[in-house]
Amino acid sequence: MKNHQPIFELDSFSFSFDKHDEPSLNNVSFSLYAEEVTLLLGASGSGKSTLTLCLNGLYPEAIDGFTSGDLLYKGRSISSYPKGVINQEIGIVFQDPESQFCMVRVEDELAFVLENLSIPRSQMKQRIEHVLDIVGLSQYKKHNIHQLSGGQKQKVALASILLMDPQYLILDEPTANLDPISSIEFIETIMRIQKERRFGLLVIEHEIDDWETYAHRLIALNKKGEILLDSTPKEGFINHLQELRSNRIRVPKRYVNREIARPPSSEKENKEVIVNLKNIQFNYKNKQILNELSFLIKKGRFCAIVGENGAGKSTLLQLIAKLNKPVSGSIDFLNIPLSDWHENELYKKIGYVFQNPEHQFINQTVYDEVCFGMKLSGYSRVETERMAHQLLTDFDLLSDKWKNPFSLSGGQKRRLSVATMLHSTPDLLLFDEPTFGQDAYTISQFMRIVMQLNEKGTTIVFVTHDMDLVDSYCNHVLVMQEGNIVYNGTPKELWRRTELLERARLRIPYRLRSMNEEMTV
Ligand SMILES: Nc1ncnc2c1ncn2[C@@H]1O[C@H](COP(=O)(O)OP(=O)(O)OP(=O)(O)O)[C@@H](O)[C@H]1O
Ligand SMILES: Nc1ncnc2c1ncn2[C@@H]1O[C@H](COP(=O)(O)OP(=O)(O)OP(=O)(O)O)[C@@H](O)[C@H]1O
Repeated sequence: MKNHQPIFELDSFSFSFDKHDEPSLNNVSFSLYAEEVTLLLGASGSGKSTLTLCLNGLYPEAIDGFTSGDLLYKGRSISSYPKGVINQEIGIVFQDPESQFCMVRVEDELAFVLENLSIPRSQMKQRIEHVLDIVGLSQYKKHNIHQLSGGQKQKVALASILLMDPQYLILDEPTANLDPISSIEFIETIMRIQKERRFGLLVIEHEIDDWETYAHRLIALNKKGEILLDSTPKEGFINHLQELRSNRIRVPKRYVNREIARPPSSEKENKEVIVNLKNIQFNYKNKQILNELSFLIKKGRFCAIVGENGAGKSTLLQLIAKLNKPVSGSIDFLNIPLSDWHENELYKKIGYVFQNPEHQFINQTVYDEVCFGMKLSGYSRVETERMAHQLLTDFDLLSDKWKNPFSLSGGQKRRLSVATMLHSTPDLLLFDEPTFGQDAYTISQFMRIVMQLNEKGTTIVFVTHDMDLVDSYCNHVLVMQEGNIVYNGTPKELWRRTELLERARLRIPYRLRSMNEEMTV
């Protein structure tokens, strides 16, 4: 592969957002080739997304950034190309898919991609139907994109790049919001197409287990945005494992076998009920989203809500947090109907973290965002400062404390949105996918803090696609499918229900997969 001319050549390339800032990319030199599949790894905030935005020529112009060194595309400085050429030749799926949509409806968005490629109208319908079929969104063709679930939006973004015929494709955390089976299917589809069309592929992911076997190469960045490693995956994961891990990079679980699994915390059975839902129905316009749901969650539980994309998990969480009202049925919180709770009282007892962290930010700095809830809760200035310092340290955000929350990296935004909810010990904490896009260190910090709160009595309910987290931490799991609860019990029992797992597009955790593999060897 390396006999060919490189597609990209970076020579001592550096990038800073501000002249006075430390560079986000620091003296980086490497080349990327056609047909090659490269994994780009690095802790949250190490500069991975910044690099992708430089590779597609958006930075430095779009944000008045500063560069030094060279970045060449097919032997010429990338800045010398007209934007249209770059956009057609280099396909990119951004970390936040919402930021790349131009149209309102799914089929219009895909038609827009084809129009830019000058594809005749007569071919559009068939091509659009084909890609929607690949990503499993055929029945959402006429839907408003902004009313889709998080995972469905990501699938639209993926469908739009499958329509293109890029010479080089960059995927920034493409599977972060996908349910476990959609994630595997997506990886297999992309790799099949890459083999057919032979484009170069750069993949940024924190969870790389399912990509590893396809990759020819890995490039890792350290926290200073410098190259830490450039090698084959095998060489990197075998000979540089500790270096990667000490730089907070998640490595495939098979290299850290046995260290990851921790049995769920022993169940302190509490008879008191914190949340009780009876016959809940919820519709968007005329479409039924939740169908006659009934279940209860006991105090002190560590409970996960899991299930396929679009099953209704976020919608359910929003109803429990009183951010939406059911059409019929009742929800009691601490034995009082939710409708009788005054919002001020309720939000002292319930913390809620949105799926999209940006929906939560209301302050100008990271520091003010973290302090906001503490001030409302009446903490003294000294106490607020002490707690804010501790949370920013725990979540690796101390050096970013004076930044605007919107200028953080994807993982940093997610951590900030979670940190703002952790200053007190509320009765109930609701998190919508709290760990996606996080590196190894920040996941373990987050789980440590949440475990401590749980031990002090806080009930935890979180939506996740990460079955390893469910396996390691939860003592209660609800599985959703098409607006119904199809399982309500312990994770241990769930892992035995093979047929149900398949139907709900879930996967058993790595711990059990590796045991099964060992048994079949
Ligand atoms: N504002 C809205 N208007 C209309 N339909 C909506 C709206 N928000 C969500 N939906 C639909 O409701 C269904 C459930 O969405 P929800 O976000 O609860 O799913 P989810 O299980 O959290 O999915 P994911 O895992 O992809 O985040 C989906 O089919 C979605 O398209
Ligand atoms: N628009 C911006 N203005 C100022 N600083 C920024 C901006 N965007 C990103 N940064 C900073 O640049 C650094 C690198 O961010 P980047 O988004 O490239 O990280 P990343 O490796 O992709 O992280 P993650 O895994 O969390 O997505 C971070 O410290 C971030 O706070």
